[in-house]
Amino acid sequence: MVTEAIEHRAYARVGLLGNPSDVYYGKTVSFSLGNFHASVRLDPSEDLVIKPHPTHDLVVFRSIDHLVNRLENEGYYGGVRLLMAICKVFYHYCADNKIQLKTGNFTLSYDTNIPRQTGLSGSSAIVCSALNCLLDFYEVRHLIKVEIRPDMILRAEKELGIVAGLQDRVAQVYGGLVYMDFSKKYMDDWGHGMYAPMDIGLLPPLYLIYAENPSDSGKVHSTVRRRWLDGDSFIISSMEEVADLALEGRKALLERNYTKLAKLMNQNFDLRRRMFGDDVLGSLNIKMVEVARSVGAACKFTGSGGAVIALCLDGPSQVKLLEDACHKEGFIIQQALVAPTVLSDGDRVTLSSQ
Ligand SMILES: Nc1ncnc2c1ncn2[C@@H]1O[C@H](COP(=O)(O)OP(=O)(O)O)[C@@H](O)[C@H]1O
Ligand SMILES: O=C(O)[C@H]1O[C@H](OP(=O)(O)O)[C@H](O)[C@@H](O)[C@@H]1O
Ligand SMILES: [Mg+2]
Repeated sequence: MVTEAIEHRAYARVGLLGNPSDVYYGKTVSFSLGNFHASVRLDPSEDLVIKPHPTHDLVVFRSIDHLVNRLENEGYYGGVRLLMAICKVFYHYCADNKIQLKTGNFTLSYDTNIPRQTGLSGSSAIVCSALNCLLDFYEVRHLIKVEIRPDMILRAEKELGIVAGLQDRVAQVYGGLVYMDFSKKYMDDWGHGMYAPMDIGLLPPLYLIYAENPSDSGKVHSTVRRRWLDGDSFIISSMEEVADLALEGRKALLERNYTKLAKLMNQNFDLRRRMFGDDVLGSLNIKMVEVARSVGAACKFTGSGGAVIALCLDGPSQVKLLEDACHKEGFIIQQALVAPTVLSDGDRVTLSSQ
């Protein structure tokens, strides 16, 4: 019986190559970004309580101006609905798989410093941390395979109507750098993709650039998804091209061929731009890529928009130019820190030997 508080953390993530093809049976290379994280705390308690965050779930305002401003900049939702949704998905998963849950209640609370809705996967970091708390509270970690967990996290968000893919959740469940293949065959046969952790030492120095520009990734994805579902051949073939970039990128990383990596990153953004169009991507997001490219850096979105990742092949002098260019435009820039794998021995025993 767990009587002590449990706390788990999940990091932001960077889609380095291949995103958003993960939403379309594609492939990606993604890594866990140590610069930012969300954390969830579970305290055993009399009642089951989901605690609103004092700032992210604000319901008390100074004035109507404050309320409207807040909604316009940050939207209607905070993390409470995410915590509720993962509890529901977890409960159903356990019931469907005959995993007995002991009785006892808990209070869930969360915190996050992941810039909100910037394509850094702030939403799934909260859900992933909560899932880890539930696994430990109910002592079922050994019964729920690591490979299945990203799908549980995704299902919690789908429950809320958030259009998203698996790459964020895989990077957050595994930590470190992961090559992912979501081919239909794997998804149909196993119910999950093929996830291959890679050595984080293969990554060159990378730079994260972002703006205070919240955008709802669900909105960004909806039109392209509709066209893909309708069999639009341009979207289907472009998405395949995007997926292939991850396959080539994995090879480039293994060979430490960063010139090739830079080329692939640029192609990734160019393909996204062709498919989604400038209106959907947003002028500020495009500007971030253009600013990085103006100093010769390779650049692409980390997720659906709000943040970009850049590679400076020419070294420190180019990084300096990049920093200056970003500061001039009011963009925030920092070196990307890679958070290593978070899998414990208890997690590893559940991994299938594929
Ligand atoms: N920093 C945050 N704090 C609280 N809730 C958040 C935060 N970021 C995202 N969310 C929740 O996740 C939902 C979807 O966010 P999304 O557009 O996917 O952003 P992200 O790219 O950060 O994952 C939001 O509507 C909100 O409910
Ligand atoms: O468009 C993308 O690259 C990603 O968008 C979503 O991530 P987000 O951090 O919310 O922008 C989505 O969940 C991912 O699967 C996509 O690859
Ligand atoms: Mg998200």
